[in-house]
Amino acid sequence: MSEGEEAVPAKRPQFGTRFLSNKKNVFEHNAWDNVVWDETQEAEAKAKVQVNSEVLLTTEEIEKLEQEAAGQWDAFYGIHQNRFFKDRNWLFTEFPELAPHLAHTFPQKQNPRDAACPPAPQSQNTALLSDGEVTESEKHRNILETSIERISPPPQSSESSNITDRTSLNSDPCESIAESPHTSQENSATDSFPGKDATLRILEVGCGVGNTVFPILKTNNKEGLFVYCCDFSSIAVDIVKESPDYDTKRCHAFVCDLSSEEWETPFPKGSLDIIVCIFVLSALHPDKYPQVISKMVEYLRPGGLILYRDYGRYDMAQLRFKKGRCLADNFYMRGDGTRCYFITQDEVRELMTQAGLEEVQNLVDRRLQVNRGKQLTMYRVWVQAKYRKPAHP
Ligand SMILES: C[S@@+](CC[C@H](N)C(=O)[O-])C[C@H]1O[C@@H](n2cnc3c(N)ncnc32)[C@H](O)[C@@H]1O
Repeated sequence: MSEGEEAVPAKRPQFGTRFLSNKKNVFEHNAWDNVVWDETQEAEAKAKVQVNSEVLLTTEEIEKLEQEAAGQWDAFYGIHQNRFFKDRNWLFTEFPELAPHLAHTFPQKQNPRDAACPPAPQSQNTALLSDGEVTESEKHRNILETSIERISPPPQSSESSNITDRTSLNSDPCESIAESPHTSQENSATDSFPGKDATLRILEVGCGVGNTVFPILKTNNKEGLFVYCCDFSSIAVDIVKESPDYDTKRCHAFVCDLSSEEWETPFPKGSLDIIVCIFVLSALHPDKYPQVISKMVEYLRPGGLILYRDYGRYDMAQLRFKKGRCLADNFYMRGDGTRCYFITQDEVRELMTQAGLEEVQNLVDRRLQVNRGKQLTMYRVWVQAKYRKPAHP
């Protein structure tokens, strides 16, 4: 690609539009969007969770897991290197804010109320499994928990969507991000820092080996972009830095434990436009969430955004845990010693708004994945959200 040319991504097919209206057709496609759960399915999920939460790990075991959390992830990346997670190429469909100038090239469902700037997506947020991004991890983790079970699909309601999108009329994410008013606290930082001259500063927290960071750098090739990323696994951060795609003129990776009271960062407080938090909070003890979110808020500039996606309550992965793996309500230990919390929309809303953020989007994404060869069905649940730091405190 010659200089000045934009990295216009190949158009992804539109997702979120494949609805199962007749359950007899379930094996006709690999996945169905916005699947509606009926009361029986919900009750069965609750019952499974009740059973797998009956036996809790001991306080000592729970404490040990907390102490060894970074070590477990180091061990994980020591084994898998960068071969485990796939690049999250769906990012721009879900979060066009990451490359605002290209937003028009990604399939977005047009919200009739929104005009010029592409709206936050409502129900196309289901490209994930088509990328196989979580599938790989779960092949490893969940197969350890149990073998795949057959679940008969529930009767489908005629409603096409169970997703709640609270994108508000006057809270267009593109608007706030396009004009990046880097001000106040940031200007008071006298020292130079990597990315100081950038016009769009993005931090990914819990970046792993860069499956989110590198797609951002590849897709958004605007000059003003600078991407920071951190993880508490130093092995993961080293892998990011050793990648041929790691360019210190555009990117800076560093080690940071999100649950620590102070973060050591290469940028000042109040300087970030966007913080990406994807499948990360779930790895921490839920008691830590308020502290982590308030830290993120400190580093965002006024008007800056948190982009969030994580495992939702009663996701297949939660239902598959066996007894004896539970640390606390909806919080489990995987076979490799890493942990996973399954959150609800309301919990996300409560946490983010308590931290003083404004809701831009908060939706639950239910998807039915199908293994046609083995005639298996798998119900996935994710929560996706966008929250903004008020422009005027
Ligand atoms: C499921 S991976 C997701 C990686 C990445 N966000 C992505 O989308 O590919 C979760 C990551 O969170 C990191 N992590 C977990 N707890 C953390 C903490 N307290 N501080 C920093 N990173 C943490 C892990 O090391 C791991 O890399």
